[in-house]
Amino acid sequence: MTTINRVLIFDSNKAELIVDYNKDSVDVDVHKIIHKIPPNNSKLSYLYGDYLVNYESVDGIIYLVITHKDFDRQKSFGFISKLQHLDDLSDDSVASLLNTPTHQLHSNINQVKQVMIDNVDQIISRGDRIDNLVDRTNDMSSQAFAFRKRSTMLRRQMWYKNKRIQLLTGFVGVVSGFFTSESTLIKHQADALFIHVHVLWAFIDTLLALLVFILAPNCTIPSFNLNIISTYKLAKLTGSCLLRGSQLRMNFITSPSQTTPKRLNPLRLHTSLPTLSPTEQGKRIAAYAAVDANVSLDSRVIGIGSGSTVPYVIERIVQQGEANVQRVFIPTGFQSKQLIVQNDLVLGDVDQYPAIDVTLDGADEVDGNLNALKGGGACHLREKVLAEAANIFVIVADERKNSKLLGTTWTQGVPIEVAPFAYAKVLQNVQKLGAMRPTLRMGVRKAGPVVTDNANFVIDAPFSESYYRDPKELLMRIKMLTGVVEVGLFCGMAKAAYFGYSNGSVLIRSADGTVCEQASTRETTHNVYPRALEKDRHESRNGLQNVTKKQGAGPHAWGTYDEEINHYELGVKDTLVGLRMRNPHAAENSDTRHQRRTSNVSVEDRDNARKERLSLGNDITDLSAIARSSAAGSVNANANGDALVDAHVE
Ligand SMILES: O=C(CO)[C@H](O)[C@H](O)COP(=O)(O)O
Repeated sequence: MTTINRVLIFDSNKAELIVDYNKDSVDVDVHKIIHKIPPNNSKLSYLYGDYLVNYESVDGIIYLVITHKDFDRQKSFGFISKLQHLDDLSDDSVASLLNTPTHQLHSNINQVKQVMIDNVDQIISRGDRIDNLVDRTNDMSSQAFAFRKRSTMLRRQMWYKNKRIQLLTGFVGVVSGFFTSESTLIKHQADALFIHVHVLWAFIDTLLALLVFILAPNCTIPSFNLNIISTYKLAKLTGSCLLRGSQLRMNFITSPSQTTPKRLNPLRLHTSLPTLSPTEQGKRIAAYAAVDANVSLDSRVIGIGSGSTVPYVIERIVQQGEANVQRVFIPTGFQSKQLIVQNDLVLGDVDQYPAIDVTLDGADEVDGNLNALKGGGACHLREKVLAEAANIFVIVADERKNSKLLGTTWTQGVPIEVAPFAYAKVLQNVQKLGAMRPTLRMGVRKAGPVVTDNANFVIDAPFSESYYRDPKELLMRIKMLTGVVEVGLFCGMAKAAYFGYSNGSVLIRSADGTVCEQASTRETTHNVYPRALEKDRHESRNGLQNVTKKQGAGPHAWGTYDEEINHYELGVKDTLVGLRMRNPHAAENSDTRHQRRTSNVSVEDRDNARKERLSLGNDITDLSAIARSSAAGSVNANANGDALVDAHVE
């Protein structure tokens, strides 16, 4: 508020208002104020509402200046003194005095002065902050500089790293190209194409990286990098192909001319896998023998059981290569489903395929009549459905499961799957039936009972020896209990049980009562690398005789040619056992009951058979040809008199 609002001049001698300038702008009862002013000379300011009434009384003339209450009083009185010098006391002269440029100038200067004072105050109060701002700006610019420097270094480091990865990828690509150049090692043609395209790509990329590395290490170029997914896929494919390649070399009779489906080498069983414990080896060889004998290339719908032996079953099946493309696999539970999916096999379910060609499953114990206790893994409901649905049901286990009487080694009892709400009643009833302290199976690292894949509970009901003498009767009695869903007693279901022994042999019990022992096949170079053997026999690289026995440690035992033939024959003998298992009548010219088989084949027949067999070479795809050629050789082949094959009926 910087203006004078109203100006009055009153002559108290005459009681006359001489000037009342700008009378309407301020509503103040001036007469009331004038009457209060004493008659003597005086000078005072009154506060009247929002207004300040400044007056000076000089010799009966009262000068009043009304301003806003915030207006500077000094200015008002300065203006009053100017009024006193006016010659003409009138509204116009007061107005012109108010509007003189000097007065305006003063007023403007005062305004500017005030603004400057305000600004200076503000600047002083912000002084600190401005200093801070300047400091911070300096900091930021130095940080930005350091950041730019660091990011440049990082970019360079990343670039070098990238180039190193490219070099490595290129190297892997070239190596993979070398190993996978034979399409027999690759599962699908699409994979082969993928690998070859990427090998080429990686190679070009490597060259480019090298060039840039040498010529312009500080510049980055538009990259032909394999992206991360491609690199990963390439590495995975390469890895699996390398792995498959080595497995194939180990397990297949490979031949450039051989077309799919591949035939597993029946002469070769893995008996010396150093990483496996004896029990695991037993499981593996049992699984391999069972697959070899029961999963033919025609088997299209295959049931996969549960337990620790089953992964080896899958392993062997996977080795059958492209035969699996045509197949569908039915799981008995979560574990087997995982195995099927993880091995890229086609998954089905028993409701789609109620007729299964062959089901292979583990067991907790198997008696002399092929009755089995199952359900240690709580999968026995599905296992039984798949066993029943299968044309051939085969049990695969290690030697510990081979028993005369159930309940001997598996003492935790008969696994019984029950409806959850009925478990207490079944526990009572199964006890009444004769079970000794039946228990509800509890989860490990889970509070509460085991819940099966079918959302049921499991009761383990141990019985005394007498009950296991008639497992079928026991099965029927338990099954009759209300609330029981399935019983882990598999009676009269298996066609054969394969027990793998830690010494590398496989004992095969069949439903027809025959018991065969498939002896450990000796691991010879001839079995594993048949073509390498032929090559080495004829081409001595160091001039020494290749038939010299290898001394000291090492995976194979090079033998003399005769020894190799002997080993070969022993392998063929194993094949025969397998064949006989498939067709018990095929080699039944000898009714052997606890007897060593004897030969009625002449020496000449045997030599002819041997020649024929050797002429088959190693690309053995026709088992019947082997069988025909081996009939003679297989009997009496063991010149040392070792009991390698015994067939007897118990
Ligand atoms: O019946 C089973 C699961 O219900 C299994 O086949 C049985 O428990 C054998 O398992 P493993 O081979 O691990 O001993």
